[in-house]
Amino acid sequence: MENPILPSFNPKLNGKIAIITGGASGIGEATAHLFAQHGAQVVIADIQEEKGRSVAESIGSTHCTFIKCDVTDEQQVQSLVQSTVEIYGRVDIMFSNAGIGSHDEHAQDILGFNLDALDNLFAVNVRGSVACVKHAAKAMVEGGVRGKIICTASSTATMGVTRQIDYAMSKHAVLGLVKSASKGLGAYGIRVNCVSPAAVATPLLEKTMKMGVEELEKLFESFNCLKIGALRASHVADAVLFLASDDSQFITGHNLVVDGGFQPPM
Ligand SMILES: NC(=O)c1ccc[n+]([C@@H]2O[C@H](COP(=O)([O-])OP(=O)(O)OC[C@H]3O[C@@H](n4cnc5c(N)ncnc54)[C@H](O)[C@@H]3O)[C@@H](O)[C@H]2O)c1
Repeated sequence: MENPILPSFNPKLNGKIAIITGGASGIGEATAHLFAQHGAQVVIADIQEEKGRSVAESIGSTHCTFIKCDVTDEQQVQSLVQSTVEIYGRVDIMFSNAGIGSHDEHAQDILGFNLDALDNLFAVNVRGSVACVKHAAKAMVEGGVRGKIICTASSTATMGVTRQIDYAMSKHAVLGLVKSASKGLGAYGIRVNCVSPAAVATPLLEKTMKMGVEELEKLFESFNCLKIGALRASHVADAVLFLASDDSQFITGHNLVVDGGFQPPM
């Protein structure tokens, strides 16, 4: 018998088909687990094949599959979306999350700016995001699906920085993409939003900052106004779930900042 006081678990994505790029690690991996717990069929798309397959296996083959995809290659993104439609019938949710940090050998301040490194970074963070939004939106429009598209921007998407300028610039572009795509896709009932996390101790940050998880969490926790511990990938996944579900039915073109009041010394 149902307990009238304790609410029963309410799956928010029952039967939804979701693609998660960069789902083999970090924020994407946490979101893949959460989406599957909420009843979605998840397609993890990533360049890390072994890791991606192992995450999909840990979720279970009935709820999750892996498709190798490099988001810098538009053809691969198109074929990722096509395969998803062929296998599952449609795409309801695109979480365009794959991303990389600044090249670790270059601080990427304005005087030492390495433009080749900027091109590489933009190929993933900007070009990759555009390809994912474009092809998911096309499939949604063609299938008459009132889909949800969520991108991962960053707290640096709205601030100037002294180092890793290329990364901050790429996330400003993701925000511009989200705001613009939401205008064009609103007519089809498709919502486009982004999450903007502050620092989360994932492999991306470990590589860029050359620090371990504990050290990173201790450092970044000290910059948060909210003193409840470190920001984790699961906190970001909760925000993505909100934007992917009907809990956010009238929200589009929005930048959902997940940062605990993060204020880094610039
Ligand atoms: N970790 C942070 O502090 C932080 C903060 C704000 C925003 N973000 C953003 O969150 C997103 C996820 O990053 P994360 O922190 O979970 O890092 P992560 O390194 O754990 O995960 C990123 C994933 O993207 C994949 N990827 C990289 N290039 C790809 C490509 N060309 N095609 C397909 N997949 C590719 C990687 O293989 C990896 O699995 C990124 O867009 C990142 O910029 C991270």
